Amino acid sequence: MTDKNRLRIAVQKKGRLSDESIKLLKAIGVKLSIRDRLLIAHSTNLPIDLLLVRDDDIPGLVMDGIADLGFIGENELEEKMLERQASNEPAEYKTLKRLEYGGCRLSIAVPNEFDYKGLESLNQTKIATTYPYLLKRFLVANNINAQPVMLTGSVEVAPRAGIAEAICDLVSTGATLEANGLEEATEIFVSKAVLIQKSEALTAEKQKLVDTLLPRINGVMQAKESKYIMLHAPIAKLEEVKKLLPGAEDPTVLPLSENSDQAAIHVVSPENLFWETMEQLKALGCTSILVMPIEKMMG
Ligand SMILES: Nc1ncnc2c1ncn2[C@@H]1O[C@H](COP(=O)(O)OP(=O)(O)OP(=O)(O)O)[C@@H](O)[C@H]1O
Ligand SMILES: O=P(O)(O)OC[C@H]1O[C@H](OP(=O)(O)OP(=O)(O)O)[C@H](O)[C@@H]1O
Ligand SMILES: [Mg+2]
Repeated sequence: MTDKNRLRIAVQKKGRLSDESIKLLKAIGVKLSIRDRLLIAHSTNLPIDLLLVRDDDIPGLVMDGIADLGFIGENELEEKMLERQASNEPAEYKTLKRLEYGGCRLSIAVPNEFDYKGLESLNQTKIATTYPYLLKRFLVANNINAQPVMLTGSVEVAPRAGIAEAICDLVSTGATLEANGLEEATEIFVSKAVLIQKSEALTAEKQKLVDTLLPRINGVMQAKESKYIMLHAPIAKLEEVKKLLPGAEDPTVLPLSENSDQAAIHVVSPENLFWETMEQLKALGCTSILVMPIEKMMG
């Protein structure tokens, strides 16, 4: 049972977005008790319930106000929006945050032996896809007369099965295309995971909870990029050392009790320190160069 007063978050039950979405929820302090095969998971420390569903259902659940929030790929979200707009169904939602996982692109691909010479080559073809609305929008915008063929799975085998001449599917590394003897012809949509909220106002308590969670997501994302850097540097080279440290206009410089020629430098860097930079620091006489991950950040 779900309680209407608990914030309901829709998350993909199993697939490319599940692990990262749940990892993010845990990182922002949501303790979860997830049991296999159950559709609902309760948080044990916050008034939050997870709806564990197929990703295709998440945009609709949020647009219909059944879920308050949802973690979803922009590709699914945009496809559902176009589908609903076509049938005049409600398609409203708010994007709270674009996330750093689920990165992929929706591309049209053709068999290696297809004589692809540009978009015109797609005229009079059938294109198999799970994303007919995104594909149709692209074809219309580019004045291509091709016919989308809807398949919910195994899109990559459609050309070999004689179902279509080309496909339109998600690509990340390109390994799936390669394994199926296909080549990317053109990219039509670039996607990442996003956190969305229903458009209708939440109760004051739920909104307050969302307003607490969102800065925590920002904190986790910011921390992931950042590093805590510590090193010992020759005092005579301090200015040169500072120039090599990313974003370190004003690092903490501490004297060393045993060595008056050197100082300890501590700095939170907004980006990672490359091996090349560490080598340059070493060449300047720096020692004990440490680059450490940061778990959380605030302020
Ligand atoms: N190779 C990939 N790399 C990164 N992200 C991806 C990749 N493939 C898909 N995604 C993103 O993850 C989402 C879910 O992909 P997945 O393959 O798990 O979906 P699915 O098979 O439709 O799962 P479900 O059973 O929930 O319907 C996609 O809609 C897309 O946003
Ligand atoms: O370019 P690549 O890195 O090969 O990734 C692309 C593949 O990843 C996704 O499928 P997934 O592996 O999630 O399996 P599914 O199709 O069974 O959902 C997507 O549907 C592609 O088939
Ligand atoms: Mg799906």
